[in-house]
Amino acid sequence: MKKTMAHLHEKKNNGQKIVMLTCYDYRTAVLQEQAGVDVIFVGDSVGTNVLGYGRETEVTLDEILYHLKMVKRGVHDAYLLADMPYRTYEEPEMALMTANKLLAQGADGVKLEGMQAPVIELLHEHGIEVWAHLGYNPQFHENVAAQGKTFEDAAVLVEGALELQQAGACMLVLELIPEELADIVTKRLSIPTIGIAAGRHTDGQVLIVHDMLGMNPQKLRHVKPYFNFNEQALQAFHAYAEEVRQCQFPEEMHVRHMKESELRRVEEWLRSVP
Ligand SMILES: Nc1nc(=O)c2c([nH]1)NC[C@@H]1CN(c3ccc(C(=O)N[C@@H](CCC(=O)O)C(=O)O)cc3)CN21
Ligand SMILES: CC(C)C(=O)C(=O)O
Ligand SMILES: [Mg+2]
Repeated sequence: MKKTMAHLHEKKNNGQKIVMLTCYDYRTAVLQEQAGVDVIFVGDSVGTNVLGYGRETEVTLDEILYHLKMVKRGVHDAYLLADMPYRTYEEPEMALMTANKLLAQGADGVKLEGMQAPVIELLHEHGIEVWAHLGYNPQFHENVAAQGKTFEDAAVLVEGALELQQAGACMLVLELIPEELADIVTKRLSIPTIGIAAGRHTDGQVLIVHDMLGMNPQKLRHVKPYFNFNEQALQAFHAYAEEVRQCQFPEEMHVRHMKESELRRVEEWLRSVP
C-alpha cells in the first residue's frame, strides 16, 4: 500500500518511528522498497556522495531530476521525497516551478532548507507537500558546527519550527542538533520530525545510504555502519584483478562454445581468406 503523508502523520500519532534513507539510483531503490523503508529520499547529498563534488551547493536541479527518475523506477509503496537544490527556491514563484518539475518526475513531496515561510506557504496553497529542514543546513552553512547548543540558538530553532509548521510544512527534518532540543521540538510540533545527527527522540530517522553501508571512509559520530561495503568491494576488486592476471577467470562455467560442425566450417573457410 502506498505510504501517503496521512500515513506518516499517523505514525507520529501512534508513536511508531518513521524510517527514511537517502537513495540515488534504481537498484538501491528496489532494495530499500523491499526492506519496507517508509521514505526514500533523493537528497542533494548526491553531490558529495555520488557526483564527487565538494559541496551540496554545486548540485543542479537537472542532476536531482536525473537521479529522481532512476529512483522512481524502483519505488512503489514508499513515499518518494526530493530535495530542492541550492538557489532553486529563492523566490516563491521560482520555488513553485522547481517543485512542479520534481513532482512531474514522480516525487510525492519536496524538501527545502532554512526559514522559508513565504515559499512554504505558496507551495502549500498549491497542494504541494513541503518538508522543512532546520538545524545544520548544508546549502547555507559553510562549516559544520553543531546548531542549537545555546539557549538563544534553541529558542530561535523552536520558534522557527513552529513558524514553518504554521506556514504549511508537513514534515520537518532536524539536522545536527542536540538530542534534548530535537526532543523539545518533536513534542511541540504536530507534524512529524525526522532526525539526522539529532538524537533518539525525533519521530523518525534518516541516514545517508553511503554512510550506513560503509561506503564513506569519513567516520561520522551519528553514523552506524550496518555493512562494510568499502572493505568488501576492495577485496572483490583485488580478487578479480588477480584472477584475470593469473588466467583464473573466466573458467569453463562462464563461457559458451560453438557447435563442432560450425567451427569446422569456419576453419575450412579461413583457409580461403588471405
Ligand atoms: N555522507 C554524508 N553524511 C551525512 O550525514 C550528511 C552528508 N553526507 N551530507 C549532508 C549532510 C551534512 N551532514 C553532516 C556533516 C558533517 C557532520 C560532522 O562533521 N559531524 C561531526 C560532529 C560535529 C559536531 O557535533 O560539532 C562528527 O564528528 O561526526 C555531521 C553531519 C549530514 N549530512
Ligand atoms: C541530510 C539530509 C537530510 C539531506 O538533506 C540530504 O541528504 O541531502
Ligand atoms: Mg539535502
